[in-house]
Amino acid sequence: MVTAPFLGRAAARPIPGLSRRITCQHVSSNILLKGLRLSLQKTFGREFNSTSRLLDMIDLDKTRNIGIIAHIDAGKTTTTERMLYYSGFTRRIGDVDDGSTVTDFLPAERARGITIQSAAITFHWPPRGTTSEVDNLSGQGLDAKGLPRSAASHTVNLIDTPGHADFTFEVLRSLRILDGAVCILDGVAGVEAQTEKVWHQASTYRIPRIVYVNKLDRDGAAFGRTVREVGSRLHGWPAVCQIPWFEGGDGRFTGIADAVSLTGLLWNEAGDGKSVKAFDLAGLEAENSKLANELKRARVALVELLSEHDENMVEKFLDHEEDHLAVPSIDILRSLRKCLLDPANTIIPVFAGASFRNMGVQPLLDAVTNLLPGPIESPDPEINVGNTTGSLGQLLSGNFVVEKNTEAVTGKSKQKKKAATPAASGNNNPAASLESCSLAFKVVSDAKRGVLVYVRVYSGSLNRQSLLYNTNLNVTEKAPRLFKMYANDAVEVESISAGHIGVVAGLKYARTGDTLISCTGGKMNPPEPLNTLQLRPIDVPPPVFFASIEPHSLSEERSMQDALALLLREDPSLHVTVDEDSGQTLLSGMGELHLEIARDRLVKDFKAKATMGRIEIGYRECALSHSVAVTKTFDREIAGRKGKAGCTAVVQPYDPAEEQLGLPENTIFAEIRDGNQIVICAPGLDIVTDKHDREQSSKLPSHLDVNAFRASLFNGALSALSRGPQFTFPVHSTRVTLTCDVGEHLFGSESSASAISAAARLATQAALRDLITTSPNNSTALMEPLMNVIISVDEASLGAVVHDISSARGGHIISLDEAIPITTALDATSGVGDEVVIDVRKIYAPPDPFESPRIEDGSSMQASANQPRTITAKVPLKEMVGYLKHLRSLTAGRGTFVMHVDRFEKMSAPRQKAVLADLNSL
Ligand SMILES: Nc1nc2c(ncn2[C@@H]2O[C@H](COP(=O)(O)OP(=O)(O)OP(=O)(O)O)[C@@H](O)[C@H]2O)c(=O)[nH]1
Repeated sequence: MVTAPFLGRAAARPIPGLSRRITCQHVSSNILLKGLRLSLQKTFGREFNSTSRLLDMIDLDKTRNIGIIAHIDAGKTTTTERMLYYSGFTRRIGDVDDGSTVTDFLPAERARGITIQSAAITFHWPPRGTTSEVDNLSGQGLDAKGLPRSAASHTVNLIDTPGHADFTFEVLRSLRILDGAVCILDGVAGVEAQTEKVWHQASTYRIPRIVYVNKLDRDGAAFGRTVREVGSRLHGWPAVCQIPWFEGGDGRFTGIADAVSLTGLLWNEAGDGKSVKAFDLAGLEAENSKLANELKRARVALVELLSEHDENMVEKFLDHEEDHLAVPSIDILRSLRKCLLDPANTIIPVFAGASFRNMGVQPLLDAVTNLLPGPIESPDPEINVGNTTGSLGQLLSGNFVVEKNTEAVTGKSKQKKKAATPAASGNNNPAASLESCSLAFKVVSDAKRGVLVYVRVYSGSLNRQSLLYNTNLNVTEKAPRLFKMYANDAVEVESISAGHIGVVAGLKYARTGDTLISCTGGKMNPPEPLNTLQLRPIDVPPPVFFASIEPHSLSEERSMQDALALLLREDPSLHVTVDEDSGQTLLSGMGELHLEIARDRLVKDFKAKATMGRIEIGYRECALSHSVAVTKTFDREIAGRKGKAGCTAVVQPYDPAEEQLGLPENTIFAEIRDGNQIVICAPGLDIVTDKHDREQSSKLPSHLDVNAFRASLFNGALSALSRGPQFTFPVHSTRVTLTCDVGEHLFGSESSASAISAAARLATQAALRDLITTSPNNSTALMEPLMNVIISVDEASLGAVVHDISSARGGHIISLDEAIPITTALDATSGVGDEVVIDVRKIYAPPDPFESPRIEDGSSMQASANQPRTITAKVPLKEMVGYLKHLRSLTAGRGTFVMHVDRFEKMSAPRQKAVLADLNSL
């Protein structure tokens, strides 16, 4: 038995070569340096000639951009607080329950005990000063007693993501910038619906993940059952790296046994978790022979599993005379890592602990640095340039080809012409002038430092004072100050290099999700097509709840609008519209909690003197019949200048799910936006492409190019569609056809972009109103959000929940126990989305205390009343308001659910009548 302070020097053992494609030893050799340069060149698509850049890369090899993802309340914040404590960044352990945590630092978060904004924190593991560089260079391997700890301190940038379904978009935004993730499961609740959802979202970005089964100290905790659920619900083979140590086999949770290093770790229950007793296998046999035997079974299962996925492990196994226990720990770790980083990976390493009791967190941190990838090993990020999707690596290496969308003027079909960008031709590569490329993944308003924009730098180096071009907003702004964030403490830096996360302070426009690029030579505007570069763009789902916001007095209006603008920079899944008729400001969002938090941020944090009205469902209004063609001419002064333009509009029903309606003659543009199709026809327009690749027409006034002409008409229609003619809800499932005849509707220099836009708006509004005049009984109908609901319950409550959904809530049960549908587009070529069929009987999982005897065909699991069941249903959103409370009462507190908008569905006449009566009674 060894008693060692967990963070002590003695505990820090070297893992040579592990996760270290680049090590200090390498730097001493010129030959290796050359090899390394070539490998980096291949990965990053550019040359690394200077040794200082190479050293940057070495630093990157010891960087982990990691997220923590999980279901609400699984213990993310509690675990993060321990990570900060053990790594030396805090002197005491923060507590979620008394609101003293570091990561949940918004007052609203502290008050509710949940994580809302993903906080990005940097710390080092193992803590600096506790590792020995001499050990690192000595090339020793791990022995059977050794703890699997890297000898080199790593920089861990930790992104804590929210677990509530309303914040799924926030989770997605954070996921984009991660290289790896820890998925925390509640050992009592197992794999929950939200976990499945986020898990699959992480698959979209091919993020390697490890699982940490937390809360093993709680009554009813079932590690074995959770491991099987990892297999059946997350669709991977659980590689059990640790098993729980229960006192006397079924008593209190006191520690873990590590199947990689064959070590038992026993924590002192009363302590802060820094001191732990480590037992090698012989010591464990003497201390707890039952556990030692289970540990051996776990080790056999681990080696067997890895051998099925990694030929090297088969070799190691044969080298060690087919003795599973004799395979060195270091080889197991290498094999685990290799499998985890393989894009076709199906292995999920599983760890155990109880963060609240301070048990299991340090080995989890070791797993983070040992197994998860650094930025160099992450997949090349996806980008969009114009309409073309590709990867950043392709762009940097000059191999990106922009597809030019030269839509046929005939409107019959959409033709695409491939045009090589200058990027393809050596020296003219515009990417050569790219100094840095970053993604703003979070905007936070800080009381002391103002607005902070969190960025992940993907290429080059973001330097202080550089000019950042925002490709989403087309504005350039200076980056006055740069910081590295340590919880809510900040250290000012001169630059943030590729692969790292940092903060830019002092930006006025950048919003969450914007791409920021800087060019060499301090250029204000990047050359085309760089100015359209978008890193990992994501689709924002439609908002389904809204509430009015009223300032307390007219004089407060301005400050309320400023606060709203800031809120929208922080969270682009919120939308603000102004009702033209009533002048009311409406805020819409993803869920009730989403809007409540927005209100709290506005009123409590930004001190806006405003009141939010009742939160209501965002219905939609759709056209049921054709309007006549209505022509409107706008003829007024705009900002002191005469503006004149005309436009004709027709509206008609449109269902994107049905066979597409043909496009009329002279169509120059057609796009689906917010559930509507906008079609633009321009008879008489002759389009030619100039030498700068811009579309021009001699028939347009000289101040307008084709793009600006199209955009003006499109925006005019969009503005009119924000309000339906009968019920004032936004219009949906409707086609607007705008016709702007260049000979008839344009009036030379008077036809400014604003005048054309205003004409399109007026014409669309008039066509919508015409529906009511022409077909008073069949003009428009209300549509409601239909939700795809996934409910996790016990077998015992299944009947009651199914009955409640289908009878009381008018839902349709779609399936029982089917895998959660993957809602985000997966890269079909990556293989990540392929459904892996896992035979639960083949999964190794240690027996749970009080579990009925193991039956090899798994039938004991089927019989259990605690068996988790999944219900998938489609239910109108209105019926799901306040559902969590009801579900909890039906399931003795165990049921959970997630939902997302499936589509907007037209209501039946009686339902519409009931909903309208309900709305009118407000
Ligand atoms: N018994 C026990 N309770 C725990 C453990 N870890 C966390 N908890 C408790 O579980 C509750 C939720 O913990 P959090 O850390 O806030 O969970 P979270 O996943 O960050 O939750 P959100 O921020 O809302 O997504 C708190 O009451 C914690 O004290 C554990 O290991 N054992």
